[in-house]
Amino acid sequence: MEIFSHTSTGHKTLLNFDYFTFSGGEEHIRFNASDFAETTKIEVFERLTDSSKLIRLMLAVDALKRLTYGAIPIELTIPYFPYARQDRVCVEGEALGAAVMAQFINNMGLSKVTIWDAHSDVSPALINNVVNVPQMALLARCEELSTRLAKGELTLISPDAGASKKTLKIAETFNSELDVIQAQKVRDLKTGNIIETQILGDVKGKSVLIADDICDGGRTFIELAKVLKSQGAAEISLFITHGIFSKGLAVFEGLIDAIYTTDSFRPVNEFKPSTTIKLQIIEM
Ligand SMILES: O=P(O)(O)OC[C@H]1O[C@@H](O)[C@H](O)[C@@H]1O
Repeated sequence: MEIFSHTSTGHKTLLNFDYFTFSGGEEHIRFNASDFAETTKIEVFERLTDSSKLIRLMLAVDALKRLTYGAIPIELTIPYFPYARQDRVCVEGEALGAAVMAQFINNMGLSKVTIWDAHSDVSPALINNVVNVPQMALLARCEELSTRLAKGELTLISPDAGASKKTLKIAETFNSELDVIQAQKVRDLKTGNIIETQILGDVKGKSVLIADDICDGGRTFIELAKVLKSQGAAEISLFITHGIFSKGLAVFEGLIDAIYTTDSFRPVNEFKPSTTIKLQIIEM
């Protein structure tokens, strides 16, 4: 977690603070009261990638409010909004994870909450004072992709219906003449497993760019890349905003040539590269 203090003269300072976990598992945090004498705004940045970080964040915001008598705006950036994929109750008995997480965030009473490329419209609708940085704006920070898209060198692939609006937005922004091809996953209704991936267009001899919000285990992109390859795609690249890569990059070897992702889920130095796949991290 990084916490910055802003002053009225435009100074931004990264704050030091103490935190530790008690042997019983509870979190503890303490700031230096003297650091806030001239503070007019506080900015908090955290990659909320596990539950203990959420508790630490809530303790931090509580401590900051107590120190500043709740009189100073606190702005939070959590690039990856956890539980955003649980945005509907698919099967009776499940929780609405996105709403649970939004409640935690809203209870902190923040003046602004910035998230990147929300999975769907549900999380931004549930979070108070939210700013959702669009996928297209994040992709635009990658010079190589922006240039290739503007030159019309890439065919865009929307991996499923949920990604189609954002993929069209990329084309609209960089080059409205770009080919955009829709793919779709056919799932086993009972298990949720992908049983088939279909591509609604011709990719023979083309350099394609798949664009999506999250790569978790990678099944979506493995299956899609297999079909793209079998249908003759010449070069396969993947842009994903949130690179979780829970199964590593090796699962894409021989299928995907290049992967582009932001540092929303982990800092650059914590990515494990692959020997055969080009990996470019877009630092924000
Ligand atoms: O296939 P993996 O990488 O596990 O999961 C990523 C997919 O799951 C969806 O929610 C994401 O939008 C993406 O399409």
